[in-house]
Amino acid sequence: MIRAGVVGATGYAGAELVRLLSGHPCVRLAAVSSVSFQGKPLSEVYPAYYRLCDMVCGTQEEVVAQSDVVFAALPHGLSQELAKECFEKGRAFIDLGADFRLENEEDYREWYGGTYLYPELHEASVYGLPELFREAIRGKKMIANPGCYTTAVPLALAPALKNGLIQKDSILADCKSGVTGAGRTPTQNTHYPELNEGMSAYKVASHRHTPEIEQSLSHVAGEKVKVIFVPHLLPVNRGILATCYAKLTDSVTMEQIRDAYGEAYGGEYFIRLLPQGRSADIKNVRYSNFCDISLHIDHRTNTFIAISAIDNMVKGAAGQAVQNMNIVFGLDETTGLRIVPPAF
Ligand SMILES: NC(=O)C1=CN([C@@H]2O[C@H](COP(=O)(O)OP(=O)(O)OC[C@H]3O[C@@H](n4cnc5c(N)ncnc54)[C@H](OP(=O)(O)O)[C@@H]3O)[C@@H](O)[C@H]2O)C=CC1
Ligand SMILES: CC(=O)N[C@@H](CCC(=O)OP(=O)(O)O)C(=O)O
Repeated sequence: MIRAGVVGATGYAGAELVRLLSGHPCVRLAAVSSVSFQGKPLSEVYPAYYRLCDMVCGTQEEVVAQSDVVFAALPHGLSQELAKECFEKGRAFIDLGADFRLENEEDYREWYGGTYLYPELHEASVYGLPELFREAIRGKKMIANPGCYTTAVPLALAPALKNGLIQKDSILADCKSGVTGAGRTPTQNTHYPELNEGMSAYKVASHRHTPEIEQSLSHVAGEKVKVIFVPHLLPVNRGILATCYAKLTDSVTMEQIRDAYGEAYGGEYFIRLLPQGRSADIKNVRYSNFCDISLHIDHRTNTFIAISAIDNMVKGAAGQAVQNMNIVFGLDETTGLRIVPPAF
């Protein structure tokens, strides 16, 4: 059994990791940590885990000492020291935050205000979006796990971009996120009366996921790609809906598009290409690691529209992290993740 530990287990991403790891057939949840709830059982923080995970929250050091793989579910900026400790002790390390996601330190400085404390760790780490970069992940032990928008948008657009079916300078990603994406600490925007029955954009064309989305799409395209990215907060608990637009290159047909997506994703268990005429819906992927994608053309304006739906807590965080762990440990990628989403 793989001994897995979660640092930051009391946050939403950490708690979701605990849920998935507890049901994983090859994993024993070895230790969980928290600062605010140290000494308390996790089931006291999240009563849903009563009698299922009554493990007491310990320290970060205890997690590292007792685990073969350490998952970090900490706010941005707190993972680098922990990564170093894991690296030195030979632990696999999977970071759900952004500290290792950007390849260019200048981008990290600009968008997160931080620096790379240990450049050799950044060299050793790899961006963990398996459906696009699987071969690079194999054999690595330090994984930068992408977040929600940065999973949903590249998956929606990659095959069209790779096959030259869309104009690279015309990409627009209009995204909606469930409120768990903002984490457990309440803010005025996420306060029920202010959120409920409303919907608004935030960080319009200035969100720090922009360089990360561009990094993935540029790798796929083989040249620098820019996107206009506008996120919105949706008054639901879970889900990312990414509606992505781009101008088609000359005389591209839906058949060509479906061929390209079929070829790229036909063998991908977690990507469900929807039949023509259907539209991706966050309701149908809840609690699962699926990414549903629907494909559309607006013939009047020669525009391609790809819509992807994921559960931000699963394919956008904890599920993808477990998928990466499966790759690192040579397991079938779907182990512990063959979850059937509820029908309603
Ligand atoms: N929510 C989501 O949909 C997604 C989140 N992520 C990423 O996952 C990470 C965690 O996010 P999320 O779970 O939403 O955030 P939460 O705010 O819900 O949880 C944060 C966690 O970090 C711990 N923590 C906070 N400050 C410190 C500190 N100074 N030292 C040690 N531990 C600390 C908290 O523990 P305690 O207070 O108990 O000590 C808590 O367990 C972030 O990097 C986020 O960007 C990635 C993809 C999606
Ligand atoms: C609704 C909401 O606030 N969402 C978060 C993104 C959550 C996420 O995916 O976190 P990463 O930054 O780790 O990728 C945001 O917009 O910053």
